[in-house]
Amino acid sequence: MTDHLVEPRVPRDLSTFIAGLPKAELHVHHVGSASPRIVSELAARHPDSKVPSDPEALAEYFTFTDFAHFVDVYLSVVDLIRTPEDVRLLTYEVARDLARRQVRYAELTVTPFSSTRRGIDERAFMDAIEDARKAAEAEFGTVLRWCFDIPGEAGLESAEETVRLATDDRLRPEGLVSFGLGGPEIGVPRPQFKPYFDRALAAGLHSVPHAGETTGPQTVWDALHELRAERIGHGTSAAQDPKLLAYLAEHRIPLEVCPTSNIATRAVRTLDEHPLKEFVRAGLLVTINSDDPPMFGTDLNNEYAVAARLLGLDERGIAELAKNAVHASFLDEAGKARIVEEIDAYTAQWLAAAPQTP
Ligand SMILES: Nc1ncnc2c1ncn2[C@@H]1O[C@H](CCC(=O)c2cccc(C(=O)O)c2)[C@@H](O)[C@H]1O
Ligand SMILES: [Zn+2]
Repeated sequence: MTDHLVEPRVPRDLSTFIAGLPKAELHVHHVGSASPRIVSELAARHPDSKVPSDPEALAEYFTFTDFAHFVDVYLSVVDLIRTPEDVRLLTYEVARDLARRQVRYAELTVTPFSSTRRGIDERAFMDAIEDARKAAEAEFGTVLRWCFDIPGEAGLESAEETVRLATDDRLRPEGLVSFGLGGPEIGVPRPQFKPYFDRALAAGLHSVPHAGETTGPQTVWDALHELRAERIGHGTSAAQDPKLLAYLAEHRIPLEVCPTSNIATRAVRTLDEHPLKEFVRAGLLVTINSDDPPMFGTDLNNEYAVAARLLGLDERGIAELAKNAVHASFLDEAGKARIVEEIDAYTAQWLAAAPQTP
């Protein structure tokens, strides 16, 4: 187990409450969610890979010295996904893991460029993710939607390829709802991607770039003004700029906060220093997410437990966080109402059954 994971000091019964709470997840990566079982299975198929197939060694392998090291490890896992069958298996198993954590709806960030440039046929890639999405909804009841993101460090060639795949009616998958920008932020200024986001938004997609994860507030400003971000991935450094906090609060721009991710990639030193409290105090709409859960030795339930500890939340406060994610999602209104209703019913039932605290 990676050493950054501080077991949250949340009373067991809150963890039990969280485990059963219906949830929505908005910031979670497709390949980054590959479970150790899936990764070790794929690594065993490809002995040429530097990814260990032994689960113990894999946990060690998923320990990062900095963000660049994280990207390096991430890409070595991307290299394991070599056939449409690998894509389908990965996607279906990720959906199964989400369902196990009572995730009713998830917007999964997929980086098609990283797979098509490694030789997976683009049509077959789209068919694989869509087949898995429909199977998961039918078998687990988990609704998946896609965010296609540009791996920023791969430059404008990857931006062009990603927006083509996202807007070509012959290719774009039915489940695609949003368009993002991932990878390192250092040396990858956001404004250069404006033309590609303009094309994605013109095609009806929502803008959800990563920003302020490993660089300062300017990256978040650029994501808002140049890329017309409707939500911000991480936005961690917004806490350094009171004007930006006020802007995000006033315009109800949700932050996709991923606490353990920020520790694992060394974007934030310790959980107690995480700006989540500042965000809530400034009136921001925060959502809780796991980013790349197996890589960071966490899952969405643990992220809610971390948030509950940092914010001093009870069941009602945790349920409000879960509803924030539903409201900030791009699910249709009827779907949102259904999950909100489930959250309220579950919470009411839990509180009615809970021993009354003196
Ligand atoms: N917390 C995160 N913060 C940011 N990104 C995150 C996070 N978690 C996961 N990602 C993903 O990491 C990838 C990075 C891929 C990348 O940088 C790259 C660079 C050069 C070439 C290529 C290639 O494919 O040829 C890829 C992105 O796809 C992104 O979706
Ligand atoms: Zn991310």
